Amino acid sequence: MNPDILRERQNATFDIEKLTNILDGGAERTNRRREIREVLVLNDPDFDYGTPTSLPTMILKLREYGISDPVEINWYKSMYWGTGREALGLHYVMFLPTLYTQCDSEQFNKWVPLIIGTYAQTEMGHGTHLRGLETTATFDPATQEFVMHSPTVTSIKWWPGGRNPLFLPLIFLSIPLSASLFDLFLSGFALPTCSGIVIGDIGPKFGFDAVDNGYLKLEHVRIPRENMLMKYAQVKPDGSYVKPLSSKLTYGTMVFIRSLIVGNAGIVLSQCCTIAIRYSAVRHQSEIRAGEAEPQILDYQTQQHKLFPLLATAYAFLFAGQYMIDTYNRISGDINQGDLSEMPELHALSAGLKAFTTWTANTGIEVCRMSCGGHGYSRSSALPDIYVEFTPSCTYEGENTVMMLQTARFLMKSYRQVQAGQQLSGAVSYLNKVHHRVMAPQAVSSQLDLNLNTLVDLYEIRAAMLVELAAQSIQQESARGKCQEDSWNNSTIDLVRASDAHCHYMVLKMFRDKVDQIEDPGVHSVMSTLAHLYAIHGMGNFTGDFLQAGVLTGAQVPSVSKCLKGLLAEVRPSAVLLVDAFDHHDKMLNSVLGRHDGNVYEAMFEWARSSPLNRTEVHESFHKHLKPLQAKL
Ligand SMILES: CCCCCCC/C=C/C(=O)SCCNC(=O)CCNC(=O)[C@H](O)C(C)(C)COP(=O)(O)OP(=O)(O)OC[C@H]1O[C@@H](n2cnc3c(N)ncnc32)[C@H](O)[C@@H]1OP(=O)(O)O
Ligand SMILES: Cc1cc2nc3c(=O)[nH]c(=O)nc-3n(C[C@H](O)[C@H](O)[C@H](O)COP(=O)(O)OP(=O)(O)OC[C@H]3O[C@@H](n4cnc5c(N)ncnc54)[C@H](O)[C@@H]3O)c2cc1C
Repeated sequence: MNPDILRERQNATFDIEKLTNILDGGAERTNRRREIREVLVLNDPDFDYGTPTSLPTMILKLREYGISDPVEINWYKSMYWGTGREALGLHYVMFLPTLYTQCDSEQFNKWVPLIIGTYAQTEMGHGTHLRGLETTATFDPATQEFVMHSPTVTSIKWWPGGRNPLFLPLIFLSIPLSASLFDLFLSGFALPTCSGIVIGDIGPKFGFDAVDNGYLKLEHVRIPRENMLMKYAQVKPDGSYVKPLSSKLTYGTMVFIRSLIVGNAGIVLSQCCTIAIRYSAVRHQSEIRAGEAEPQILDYQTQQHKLFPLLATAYAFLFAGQYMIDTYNRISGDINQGDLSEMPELHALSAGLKAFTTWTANTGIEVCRMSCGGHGYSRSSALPDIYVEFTPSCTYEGENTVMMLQTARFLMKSYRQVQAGQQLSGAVSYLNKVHHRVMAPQAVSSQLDLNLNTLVDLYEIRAAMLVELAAQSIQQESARGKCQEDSWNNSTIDLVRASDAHCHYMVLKMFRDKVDQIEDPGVHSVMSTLAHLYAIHGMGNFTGDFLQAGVLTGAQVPSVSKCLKGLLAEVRPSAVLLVDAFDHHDKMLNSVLGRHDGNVYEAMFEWARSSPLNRTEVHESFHKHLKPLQAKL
């Protein structure tokens, strides 16, 4: 083991295993995760880690091992595929959940065990604006069929992931907005057997290469009436349409995925922090004091300033992800029982946190890569691949700006309710104080009050102020004679800013609530330090907001920076231990820089030597191209 990394692991001030257990949701969950990883994947004789064997093998293995719990399937898949995306991802995270939530019982029993499918909602002309989708589904009572049709070039379904050329059961969204399971069994490669179907691949993308995203054009293709997913809405044999309790129930799968993405952003950021912080512990470069040995780059304050707030953010997002999934499960359970009362809040929270966490993680991955210098740019670091695979999450499942505006819609509605004298509950209850002017800035002492509860209060006041400013912008636009829609559009910068601040407050509050639940003194102490770092770093980035909210004075601004520096120094001794607690296996990280043993250089040389380009002393291209050319000169 590299001596630096060995030294970093001595004198731990907290029990790493207990922190890992907290991240997993308990010691039993940690043990089960490791059992799946060590026994069912890494030590499975059928499994050749270098090249995951095949999708069918993985599916058969999941059945062989009786793994059906979604979290355990995800553990198995993440070990099986490492940091890469796998082609069946869409089947598991969108196609199946849609069948689970939108099929009636007969359809569920008929389809769920049997098929693998994709999710074809987006069209060439519309991805965000679902009410603008053009694909039609026209019911023909004479034949009890829907006639599916792509009337325009912009209505061609574009992007369905996992468009396997062999068969293509897919969930289809069409007008009237309903989800109908559309079975397409295609023989050969993309040569449909049934007429009226044109499918293909949309071509090379920025990344996401394990998933073949396709296109699908339909020319009056008929599918049985029974293929409409009929849990919430039905078309009866006589053609009469039974409306759902809410038209938004069809959007349920997207809310589910957005809820998943919050925790996924934390996982990805934790992977990158593991790589960058372990590497920074073994990399020596330049000098701090002339004539002395080159220091570990982790001892540079700027390196700590790049990485430690991201480390705190990774923990914050992992806890936010736990909260989000718990909230999704609770509210979707109520929805299943016909209680839709909290559906708007679930939508607003999942939309906002999806945007907030993916934007932050997306930037954070690049900071981790650049903090590793040239070796961070090497594919051996895994950081370029992680970035390429993660960055579309800012676009898919709801483009981030649009998602932030959905949250803003809920915040404005809530603000108007408070103005009308209503008492709010839930995530926006802090807006009650705005109406009663309880939100007056706290008497801020000359020194920054570092109590975590106080910091949460300051973020609450900041969010409330920005919600009020956005509402006032809309009111001012209306007062200038603008219609409601233009008043909204002319305030969307303020609205996104208010949503961002609301999400920032929510994430810090969840982090503080999780820290409060930690009983082990050592773990509580180090997590409390990280939560403080997350809060103070945010105050440093958005100082203007806190000044504008009157909760920070100009005289206090220097103490924000001073406090930040102190917290960075406080985290330094535990940094490697804090990434060890994420418990990412080397084979899953697949990063020469992030190895648990820290033996980076030897591994990097081996990695380079294994390149096909180095299979011979002189590359064949010399003999094939250069040598003949030289002979002619
Ligand atoms: C973990 C890894 C996952 C990897 C997956 C990778 C593969 C990617 C797959 C995809 O990308 S699949 C396609 C994803 N596409 C989208 O997410 C589309 C985004 N667009 C929308 O969701 C909607 O168009 C919209 C932006 C929400 C707007 O919808 P609509 O125009 O119908 O509503 P509005 O007029 O804006 O609002 C009316 C009303 O409805 C409420 N509402 C909107 N959506 C929901 C919802 N999902 N649940 C509950 N309520 C919703 C909205 O708040 C308004 O309410 P009021 O304000 O009127 O009370
Ligand atoms: C890797 C990847 C995989 C995908 N997989 C699938 C899949 O399997 N199935 C599927 O159905 N789809 C899939 N998609 C499509 C994805 O869901 C859409 O790309 C996404 O919903 C964004 O919609 P759009 O492309 O129409 O962007 P647009 O909405 O056209 O966005 C373009 C710009 O317009 C802005 N904009 C749009 N509306 C508003 C508004 N109301 N207010 C302010 N600004 C606005 C956006 O902020 C953005 O800056 C995938 C996409 C990617 C990148």
